[in-house]
Amino acid sequence: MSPVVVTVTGGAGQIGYALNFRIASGAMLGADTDVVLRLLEIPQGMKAAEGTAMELQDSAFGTLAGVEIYDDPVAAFAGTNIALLVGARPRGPGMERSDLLAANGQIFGPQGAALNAGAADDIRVLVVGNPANTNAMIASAHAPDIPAARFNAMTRLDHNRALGQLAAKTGQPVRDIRRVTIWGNHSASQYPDIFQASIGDVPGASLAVDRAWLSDDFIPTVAKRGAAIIDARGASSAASAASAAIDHVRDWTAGTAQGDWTSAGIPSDGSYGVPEGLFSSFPVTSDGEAWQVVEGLEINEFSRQRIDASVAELAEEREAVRGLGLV
Ligand SMILES: NC(=O)C1=CN([C@@H]2O[C@H](COP(=O)(O)OP(=O)(O)OC[C@H]3O[C@@H](n4cnc5c(N)ncnc54)[C@H](O)[C@@H]3O)[C@@H](O)[C@H]2O)C=CC1
Ligand SMILES: O=C([O-])CC(=O)C(=O)O
Repeated sequence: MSPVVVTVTGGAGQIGYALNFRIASGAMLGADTDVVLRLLEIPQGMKAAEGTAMELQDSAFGTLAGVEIYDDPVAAFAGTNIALLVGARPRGPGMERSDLLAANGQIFGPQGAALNAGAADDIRVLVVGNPANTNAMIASAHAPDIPAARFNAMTRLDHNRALGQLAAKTGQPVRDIRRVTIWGNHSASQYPDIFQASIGDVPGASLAVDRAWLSDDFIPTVAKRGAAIIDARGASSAASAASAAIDHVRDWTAGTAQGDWTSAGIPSDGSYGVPEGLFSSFPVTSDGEAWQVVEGLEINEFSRQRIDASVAELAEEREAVRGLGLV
C-alpha cells in the first residue's frame, strides 16, 4: 500500500510541533499505515520547519516514509490525502477567536483553491486555525470540486474538554463516558450538551438536574477553557489541540465506536434547524468514510436556546466574511 500523504500547515508552530510527532508515530492512522508528512509554512517559518523535519528523522518512526517541507500551498497539497489546516495566528489574552477573522480568513481561500487544484480524490481536510468553523467554510467555498463534507472544523478539543470535566466531576474514567455533544461554533457560544450522555451508569440528564452546576460551572468551563489555558500558559492550547486533531482524523478514517458518537464541525444539511451550509458542530458518527449526523435526538428548550444562539453567531460570521469578500 502506498503511503498516505498528510500535509500539516503551520507545521513549525506550537500545535504543529506536537502534532507532527503523533502523526509520524502512527497515532492518527494506525501502526500499519505509512505516512509521508509534509509541512507547509510561510517563508519565515521554513527554518524552524527544517529543524522539525530533522527531529522527525531523528525519531526513527517505523511508519514515517518521508518528511517534506514547503512554502507553496499548491505544491504542498498536490496529491495530498489528508490536510490539517493549522497554520494561522493564535489569539492572545482578551481576544475572542472571531477577532482573528480578518487576519486568518485571508489564509483559507488560497489554501482551499490550492487543495482544489491538486489534492488527491479522497482528500479530507480538518481546519484547526481559528475561527475554525468559518475558516472551514471559506476554504470549502474556494474548492468547488471537493465535496463540502470533506471539509471539517475541529470541535473535538471542546468535546474532549467536556469529557475531562465530566470525568473529574463524577470520578468515572473517560472511557466510560458516551454520547456527549458539542453544538455550534468553536467559540464561547458553543453548547456542550450532556442530556443524552451516559457517565458510567449515570445518565447525563440526571447530572443536568443541577441546573446551577450545568449553567454556571460545566458549560462555561468547557466553553471558555481556551481562554483559561491562554491565561495560565501565556499561549493557547497546543498539545491538547494536537491530540484532538489526532482523535478527529482517527475516528473519521477508522470509524467511531459502536454506541457512541463524537462532535465535529461539518457543513449543515439543515439538520436540527441549523441553516444549510453553515459549518456547525453536531453529534456525528463515522463509518470510516464520511460523518453522519446522529438524527432524531430530542432537543429540550434549555438546549434549543443555546444551540440557536451559537448558530446565530455562525450566521453572523458568515455575513462578516461575505462583507470582507472572503466567500
Ligand atoms: N480548533 C481548535 O480547537 C484550536 C485552534 N487553535 C488555533 O490554531 C492555530 C494555530 O495555533 P498555534 O500552533 O498555537 O499557533 P503558532 O503561532 O504557534 O503557529 C502557527 C504557525 O502557522 C504558520 N503560518 C501562518 N500563516 C501560515 C500560512 N498561510 N501557511 C502556512 N503556515 C502558516 C506560522 O508561521 C506558525 O509557524 C491558531 O489559529 C489557534 O487559534 C488552537 C487551539 C485549538
Ligand atoms: O482559545 C484559543 O484561542 C485556542 C483554541 O481555540 C482553544 O484552545 O480552544
